[in-house]
Amino acid sequence: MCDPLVTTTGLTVELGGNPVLTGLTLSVRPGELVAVVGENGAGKSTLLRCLAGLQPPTSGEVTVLGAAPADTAAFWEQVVLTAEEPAWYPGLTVREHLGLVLAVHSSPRMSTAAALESFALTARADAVPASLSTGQRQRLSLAATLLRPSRLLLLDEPERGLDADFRPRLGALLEEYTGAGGTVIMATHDPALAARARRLSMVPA
Ligand SMILES: Nc1ncnc2c1ncn2[C@@H]1O[C@H](COP(=O)(O)OP(=O)(O)OP(=O)(O)O)[C@@H](O)[C@H]1O
Repeated sequence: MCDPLVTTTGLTVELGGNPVLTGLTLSVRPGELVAVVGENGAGKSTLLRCLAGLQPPTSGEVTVLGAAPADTAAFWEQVVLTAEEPAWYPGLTVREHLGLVLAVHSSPRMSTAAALESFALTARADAVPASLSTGQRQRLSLAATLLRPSRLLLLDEPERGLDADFRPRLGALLEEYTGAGGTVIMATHDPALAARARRLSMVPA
């Protein structure tokens, strides 16, 4: 049995004096696809932020890749957090944005052409992000996330803006990622996406 990639022990977070997470204990193995589910305000995004080291626990412990999350190049080489929409370069096309990701990673997981195809962006490859629809921009964000090499994806509502046809494709792409040994922890409100994963149900504290 391999060591867990992510653990939380007694993870407690208070925000604005209110409890958000109370004593959460979690263990995620390499290659797992985990769906964090629960109503608005249950603390899903807060958990992801803790795992990314962006939200310090009030008490308890978090380990990612065997150590506390650290805001270091070595950590961010292995971990990707997608939450809010990234800032795009206004003058660069979809293809050029993906090319930029390729340029800074020595072992990309796929070619630009494959990423465009996988994320149904081939027809929009020469468009700038501002001219894309919300769902197309979300597909670009996910393409950039899955193009680069990583060991852990922390995805906050990756289904946001995606149409009903593309959502199962996203599920298949995430399963491909975990099948190759990557680990995904995603907050989601999509029951079909969650059904493909180990579910971690959260309730407001
Ligand atoms: N900066 C903050 N200050 C105070 N309270 C906050 C802050 N950020 C979040 N909260 C509160 O923490 C709780 C959990 O928020 P969080 O965003 O983690 O929930 P969520 O499960 O991701 O919700 P959603 O499904 O709406 O995205 C909510 O009650 C929210 O109001």
